[in-house]
Amino acid sequence: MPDLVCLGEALLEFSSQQRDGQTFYLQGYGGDTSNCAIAAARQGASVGYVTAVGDDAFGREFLDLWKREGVETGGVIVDPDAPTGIYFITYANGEHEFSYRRVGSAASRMTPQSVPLDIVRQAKILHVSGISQAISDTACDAVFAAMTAARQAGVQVSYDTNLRLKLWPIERARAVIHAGMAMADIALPGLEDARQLTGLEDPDAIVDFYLALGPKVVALTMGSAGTMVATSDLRETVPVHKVDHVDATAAGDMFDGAFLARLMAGDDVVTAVTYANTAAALSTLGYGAVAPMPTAEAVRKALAEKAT
Ligand SMILES: Nc1ncnc2c1ncn2[C@@H]1O[C@H](COP(=O)(O)OP(=O)(O)O)[C@@H](O)[C@H]1O
Ligand SMILES: O=C(O)C(=O)C[C@H](O)[C@H](O)COP(=O)(O)O
Repeated sequence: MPDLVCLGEALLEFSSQQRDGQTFYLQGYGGDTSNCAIAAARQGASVGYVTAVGDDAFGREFLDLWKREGVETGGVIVDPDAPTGIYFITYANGEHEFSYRRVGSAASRMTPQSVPLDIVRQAKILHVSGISQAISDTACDAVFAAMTAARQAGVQVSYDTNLRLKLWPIERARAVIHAGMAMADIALPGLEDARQLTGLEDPDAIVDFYLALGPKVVALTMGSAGTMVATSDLRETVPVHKVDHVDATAAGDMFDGAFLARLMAGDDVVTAVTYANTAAALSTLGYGAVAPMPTAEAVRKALAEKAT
């Protein structure tokens, strides 16, 4: 049984590329919790994914991908009556934008009854996100059921805000994400998400807010400003690993996967954040979510180069 279980939706990815005055779409793989699972597996962690995919070519591609990446798929349902979701990435002024085709997808049809709670109960960490809860009411309930089962079994819960206002209104997002965060041991908010969710501007105030909800560790990712990590008796801002980034899609998911992998391997939180910042920076050097994610070897090499 895997140590890290991620729960959510995988999306086939089409990333817009301009060449010779024409637009092409580079096919890749996305979906925040699938990204996190692959990111952690590339760091050597024992990982499984819980989701549903369609009985279609894209669902089969994901099953092949997870197999290649060493992500266990015992918790993946193949739904004959619904498709695998897809999304497009377009770029403007150095920013990326996501456009989804996922309403009615197989993953959005997950329910509390369909989630394999036995896999969750035997993990060390369950990782979920705001997106896992935004895709449908039944998926939202499925995530709450998985978090409840994890807590009852002594499994740590990790929660990334990943606020996507194309999927739900801010009022509902705030209520659900903060209910989820209150069930989490490890809180992984992004700064812009947290500003919208809490109404607070200052990173220290945001970290205080999330610690007060209950998590024992808060890692607030702040893009190029690095990561503020805090527990009840420590607070530190770890700077980014400087790179000439190309596309920051899934930098947050890479951070999550690497951070959780290193915590499970026994690192202290600051060492784990230093590693995860480097892994996340390296993942911005190519287009799309999964393809540019570094292996543990590449992260170690970059950390060693910085140290000399
Ligand atoms: N331009 C960048 N250069 C180097 N590292 C980056 C850059 N953007 C993001 N990162 C790394 O990725 C992590 C997550 O990025 P962030 O943008 O905060 O997450 P999210 O994608 O969830 O919004 C950051 O904490 C940082 O370590
Ligand atoms: O938006 C969604 O629903 C997706 O899952 C598509 C993307 O793969 C992730 O959103 C990337 O997540 P970040 O690490 O925050 O950049």
